[in-house]
Formats: sequence, structure tokens, C-alpha cells
Amino acid sequence: MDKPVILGLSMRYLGYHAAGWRHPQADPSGSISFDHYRNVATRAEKAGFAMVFLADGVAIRAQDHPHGALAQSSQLADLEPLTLLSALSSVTTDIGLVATASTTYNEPYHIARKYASLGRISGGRAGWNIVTSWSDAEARNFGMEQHPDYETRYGRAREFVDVVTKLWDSWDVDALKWDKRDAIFQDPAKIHAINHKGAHFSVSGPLDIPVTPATRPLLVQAGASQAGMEIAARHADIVYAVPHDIETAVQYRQTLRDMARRHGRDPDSIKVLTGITPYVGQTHDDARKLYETYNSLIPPELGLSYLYAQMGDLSAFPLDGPVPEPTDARVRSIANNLLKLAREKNLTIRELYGVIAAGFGARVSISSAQGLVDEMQAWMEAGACDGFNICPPLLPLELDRFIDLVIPHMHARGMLPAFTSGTGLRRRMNLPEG
Ligand SMILES: Cc1cc2nc3c(=O)[nH]c(=O)nc-3n(C[C@H](O)[C@H](O)[C@H](O)COP(=O)(O)O)c2cc1C
Repeated sequence: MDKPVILGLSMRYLGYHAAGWRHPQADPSGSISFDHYRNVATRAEKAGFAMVFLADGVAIRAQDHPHGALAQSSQLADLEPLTLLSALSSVTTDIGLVATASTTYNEPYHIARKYASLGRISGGRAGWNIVTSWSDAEARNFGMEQHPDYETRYGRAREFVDVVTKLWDSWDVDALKWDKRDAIFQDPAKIHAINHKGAHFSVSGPLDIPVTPATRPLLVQAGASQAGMEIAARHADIVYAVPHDIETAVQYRQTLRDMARRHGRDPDSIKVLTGITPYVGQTHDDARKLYETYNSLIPPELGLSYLYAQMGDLSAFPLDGPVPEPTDARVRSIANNLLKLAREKNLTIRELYGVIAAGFGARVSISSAQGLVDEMQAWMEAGACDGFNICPPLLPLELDRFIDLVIPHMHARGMLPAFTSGTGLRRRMNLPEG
């Protein structure tokens, strides 16, 4: 293949299967253990992943719907992503460190500062995944009763990203002088106030951290609605998306590239990574057995709660009936993807929660290692994506299986470039130099 595959590893909690923590080889303490993440990140780096990625929410979002689900969920215990990535930066050397942070529940100065610091600490390996969040649980941790509506939070998000990038640009590259003889630490004329005044923010600046092209954090965007895509088209280096079929993915990426062009950007300066939760084996049968082993661990209450988190309360509908149109979608784009999947495959509510609990929103792939690589190649060649954000069912067990079974086939087909240590993140992401 002439185009390299960009591989990301999404590594929140213990992995992406709802009941993975019950697997005999799972260590349930992993999601709050630095050793667990160090182990995962260093393995991913060695295997050629370009980035590790942490999704995030600033609340416990898991619900006790139906009763019993909360006790069964492994998605309450977590670590704060930037703190974790800062620690990981000192035990890794090359892998990108991407953390999610919400524009709804932060201030731009904080975000600009924290990511600029991670960019410096890690030698230019930081990335900010821009999200607007989706839960009322988060609102209630920040003095609000309800999560702001779509227009409000995207209005804030647009302005938020503008302020952050202005703060990152507030130091000229040659502002620091460190001239001991003439006692000039920096040239204040090269450090600029931003004096931003907008509908949501009033920020004077400048930032208190110089950002250079080499340490500037990458901008990542996740959120597939029109407003989310607009932010991506204007600013993002990487877009994380979860289309469930190749046609949707091709269309989505094409639309995004057209939008980027309209903003005067080279469309190749945005890379789209699509999420996959892989259940792989030597053969397709092995993979299917693996999937069934994990799904046999899902208690029904937990399965139903996963559906609730994505599509609102469906408990009034018959479990073995069709999936209704969501009227209370928490995450519009994910809910629409799920509905499409249910309609195409004629899934009941019960069957649909099985699919979600196996992958929590990302596309689930059950295939032999060869089959998965065929699938990845087909997606790349069709222009459906520039790479994949791998969301293993259980960490580190299923990452190891992916590395052992899938990566060798990718190398054999020339899909993964062999970068030498010290190659910068932009190059690993196949992005133009900043
Ligand atoms: C692939 C994907 C990943 C996301 N990851 C997160 C996340 O980690 N944390 C979060 O608060 N929201 C996350 N979101 C939610 C988005 O930021 C956004 O709030 C949500 O998608 C609603 O906007 P939309 O209609 O543009 O998708 C994600 C959305 C998508 C599509």
C-alpha cells in the first residue's frame, strides 16, 4: 500500500467491552493504576502506534438504569487524562499523547496552558481532543442543572478553540533571548496580548508558556454533526469518527475534506481515524468465539444501561422489538449511527445493546487477522479514512492479541511505516510540518 496507516490506541478504562473486567485474565484495578497504563502505552509505542488516546468525561456518567447496572459497571473508576499523559510522557519517547477535554466545562486559558505544558514536557507529543461533552451529570458538577443545548455549546466551542489557538500563537518563536550578558531573558515586544472579547470569553493573554511549532499540540476533534465538522474543518489535524460502514465513512471524509478546502486548507492536512473494536483470532471462528466469550459476561442490567447512555431511555419499548427513533439522544451522531445499524441489520433493542456493550460506539469487527487487515486495507483504499483508532475490548490482553496477530500482516503489506526513534509526531501522523 502506498499510503501509510495511522494507528491510534484508545485506552480508557480497561478497554471497550462493558464486561471485560469480568474476564478471567482481566485486572479490574487497571483503570486507576499507573502501571497498567505504562504497560499499555509502552507496548503500543513499541508496536508502532502513532498515538495513545484518552476519551474523557468530567463526571461519573454511568447510571443505575435499570437498577443494578451501576454496581456492574467498570466505568466509574478513572484517572484524569492530562495528569496521566504527563506521567506517561516520561516513560515513553515517541508516541503521541492525546487527551480529551471539554469546551463546555473548562476555560480556554486553562486548556491552552495545560496542553502547552504537555507539549513541552513530552517534546511535542501532545494532542487535544476537542469535545463539547454530552451528559447532565457533567453539568451538575459545574453549577448547572442541565447540559447546555446544542447551539449554545457549539457556539462556545467555536470561540473556545479560537481563543486557545490565539493563546498558543501569543509568543513569537524568537521571543526568548536568554541573553545573560545584557540581562535580557525575553523580548516583551515579541509576546502579544490577545485581548479577546467575545460572546463567551474575555481573555487578555498572552499565555505564560511559549509554544513553538515543534511543541504545539495537535488538535483532534470528535463529534460528527455539522457544527462539530465545521470546527474540525477549520482547525483539526486529526478527526476521530465512528462511522459503521465504509460508504458513510467515505462520504463523511469527503465532506470534511471539501469543508477544509473552503476554509483555505489543504485537505491532506486533516487525517481521519475511525474507531474499531477488534475481536480477532487466527480464524474467523476463533474471533467469533472470542466475541461470544466476552458477550457471555454481560449482565442484562449492564447491557441496557449502555443503550440508555447513548440513545436515552428506551425502557418503555419492548426489549425484543425494533429500535425506535431516538427522541432524547445524548450524542446525536452516535445515536444516529446506532439507529442506522439497527435498521440495516434488523436488530432488536436487546441485540443492539449486545453490539454496543461489545464496543461502546465504535465499529465492532469480528474477523480473522487476515480478514481485519483486508478490511483496513479496503477502508484505506476507498478513501474512508487515513487510519484507525483501535479500541480493544480488554487491555492489555486484546492489545497484545492485535499486536501478535494483526501487526505482522500490516507490516507484510507495507501498511505500517518503520519510523526511527525521534521522528516527530506530525510525521508519524503523516501531517505536513507545522
Ligand atoms: C467518536 C466520538 C468520540 C467522542 N468522545 C468524547 C469524549 O471522549 N468525551 C466527551 O465528552 N464527548 C465525546 N464525544 C462527544 C462529542 O464531543 C459531542 O459532544 C457529541 O458528539 C455531540 O455533538 P455531535 O452531535 O457533534 O456529535 C465524542 C463523539 C464522537 C463522535
